[in-house]
Amino acid sequence: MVGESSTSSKSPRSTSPFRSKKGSPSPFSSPAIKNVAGRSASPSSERAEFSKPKENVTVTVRFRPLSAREMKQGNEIAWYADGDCTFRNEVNPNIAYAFDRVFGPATTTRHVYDIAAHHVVSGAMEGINGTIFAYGVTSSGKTHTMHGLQKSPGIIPLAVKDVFEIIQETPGREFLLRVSYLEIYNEVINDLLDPAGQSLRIREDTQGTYIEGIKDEVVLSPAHALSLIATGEAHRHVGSNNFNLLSSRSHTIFTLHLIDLAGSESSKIETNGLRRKEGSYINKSLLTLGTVISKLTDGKASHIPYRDSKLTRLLQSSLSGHGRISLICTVTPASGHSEETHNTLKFAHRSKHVEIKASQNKILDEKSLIKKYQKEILSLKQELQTLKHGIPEDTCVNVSTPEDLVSLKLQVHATGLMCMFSSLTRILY
Ligand SMILES: Nc1ncnc2c1ncn2[C@@H]1O[C@H](COP(=O)(O)OP(=O)(O)OP(=O)(O)O)[C@@H](O)[C@H]1O
Repeated sequence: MVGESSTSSKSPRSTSPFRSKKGSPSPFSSPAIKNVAGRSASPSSERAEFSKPKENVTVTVRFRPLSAREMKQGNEIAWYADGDCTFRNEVNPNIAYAFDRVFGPATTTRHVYDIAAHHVVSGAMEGINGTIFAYGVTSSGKTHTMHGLQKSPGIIPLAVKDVFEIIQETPGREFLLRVSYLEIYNEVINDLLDPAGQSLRIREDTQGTYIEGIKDEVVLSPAHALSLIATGEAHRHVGSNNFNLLSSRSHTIFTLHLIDLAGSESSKIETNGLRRKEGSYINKSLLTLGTVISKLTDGKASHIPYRDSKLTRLLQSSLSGHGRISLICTVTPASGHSEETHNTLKFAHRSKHVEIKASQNKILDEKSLIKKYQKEILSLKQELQTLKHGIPEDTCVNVSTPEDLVSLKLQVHATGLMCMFSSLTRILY
């Protein structure tokens, strides 16, 4: 979804690659949605908050529950969330990765949206380019996360709802929302809103890249936007593989940009020649996406290989600059797919290197705790002895000279040490 707004101040420049060149509708001559009430936000303060490249990129991991099929096959839990930000291997606990957030099987998509998507959507409404990706192997939960179900809507419907709510709450502004929906299948761009729009070409102009001839419809309500997506879904390339009966074989892009990436499965589960060809295209563009995002977060890289895949070329203007990117990686904790899950985690980690917090790993057992306290008691005893030597017999100190002050300080310190000493001794004995 492309949101453009007119305000009394300068309107944000649309750098969406989905600008249709045929006629390039002016945001202000087409039907616009009027805002009726609410607060106005400050884009400049938001930009300041997200000024560093690393902060602009959020990488989260969502792992789903074991499926009935995985349980039937005797799979066990091979990966688990260790705290809010670490994902750890059950068999080898030394294998762990840290992310901005890890979502467990009980987490609702609403919560995932609040943490990993809302800031991108609200930023987009203020002119900050935003892209939300779901990445993971087939059947790991990308479609569940991005599209969801009626009873638990995904990121796309939640974003659409949010966008219209923001419009309602932002007075003094007019917005124009245009929706385009496309897939990249085997490095070919197809328009999902217009079946005649096949093999579309990427063009470039002074504002960045765009797709020549893509249909983008002005939308006036959430229901209208969602019905366009439903229409587009019917035109998508889906296939059946060993994991998932309805498996997405193409990257679909609903511009805001909300992206359900094709499954990043390894070639070992590819069943025939066509699937192998799809798999190699999928993996190539995902590899490029990972490289691009990691170079962006690195901040030092001089060359960023946007041109190496259609996906990254198309998103170039959104990924570069000060746009916000949210990468939601979906995984299964099943032992039978541990290797694929590990590969997704490595991809996510490469995209943004988040340090594992040392404090999270510092779990002391009882024995080492006793040893630690015994050591502390010993050093407190020694310190106390030294201090006692420096305190005069007459404990009623008259603070009139600098020496008196030093003496008083020593006394206070010694009393503090005595307290610590006795409480530690109480814990231990
Ligand atoms: N967080 C979750 N909680 C409960 N069920 C989930 C969750 N994530 C996924 N599932 C279920 O797992 C199955 C596979 O999920 P989904 O179709 O979203 O995978 P996918 O990654 O989009 O696969 P593909 O790449 O093949 O399209 C679905 O039945 C879905 O309902």
